[in-house]
Amino acid sequence: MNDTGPDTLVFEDVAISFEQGRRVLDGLSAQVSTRELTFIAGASGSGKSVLCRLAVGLLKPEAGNVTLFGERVDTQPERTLVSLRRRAPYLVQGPALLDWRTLRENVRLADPKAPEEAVETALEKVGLKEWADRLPPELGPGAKKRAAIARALVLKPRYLLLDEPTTGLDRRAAMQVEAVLASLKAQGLGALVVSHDYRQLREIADRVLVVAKGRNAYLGSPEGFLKSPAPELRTLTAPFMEGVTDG
Ligand SMILES: Nc1ncnc2c1ncn2[C@@H]1O[C@H](COP(=O)(O)OP(=O)(O)OP(=O)(O)O)[C@@H](O)[C@H]1O
Repeated sequence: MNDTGPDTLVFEDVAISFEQGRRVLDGLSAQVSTRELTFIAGASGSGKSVLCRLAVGLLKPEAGNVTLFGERVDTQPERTLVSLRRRAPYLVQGPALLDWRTLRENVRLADPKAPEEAVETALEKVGLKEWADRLPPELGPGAKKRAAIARALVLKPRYLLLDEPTTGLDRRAAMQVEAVLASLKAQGLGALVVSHDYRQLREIADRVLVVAKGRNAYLGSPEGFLKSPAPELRTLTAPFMEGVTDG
């Protein structure tokens, strides 16, 4: 089925369950490009975050394969997974910055050996260069989120995984995060983004993967998704349909 080339993330027949044996993922297959922005949509509890954790070996599937950059993830030992996670950092919802350290120091924590220039470049890429000497409590939630992205960028990653990067942000802050993701994508750095933000999905996603009933219910363009979403997402996507054209 799959091209497991160096710029791909591939899930093949992946299954995983937790307590009470409920299968969260049940034979999900999908292939995405690590140079694109792929949004994962799906009802709450459908397994979107689980998919991210499987992608970087934080969880192991009970069945199936996961391949990132052409490397099998599910069979890799922890010691090499650490290096894989530097190439594909997974940013969880909270920005987890140290409040008593400046932004520059927070970013440096990701890689204490990184040259000063790499730290400055990372902050510049997220529009926070002028804020390098400030402390996190001085920043709004959107800037904190961008700082967390800068901390990942200092690792010089090849792919990013972001769990709900704009949840809780106002529109302006969400659009700033969105601009950062679009600009990183233009520089060849794609991301897997778990999101309930369908406005943002419509603006910047290259592809949308819908997880429903443990499977890949849709993988395609954002327009196609918004035109015929999974039934359980219909009321959520309806407000964003305006202007979505056929063809
Ligand atoms: N470590 C775990 N132990 C037990 N159950 C888990 C674990 N991780 C996930 N689950 C369960 O798996 C299901 C999917 O979780 P996941 O966090 O991937 O959902 P999600 O689609 O990201 O949801 P949301 O949109 O609400 O964040 C949930 O029912 C959750 O309770």
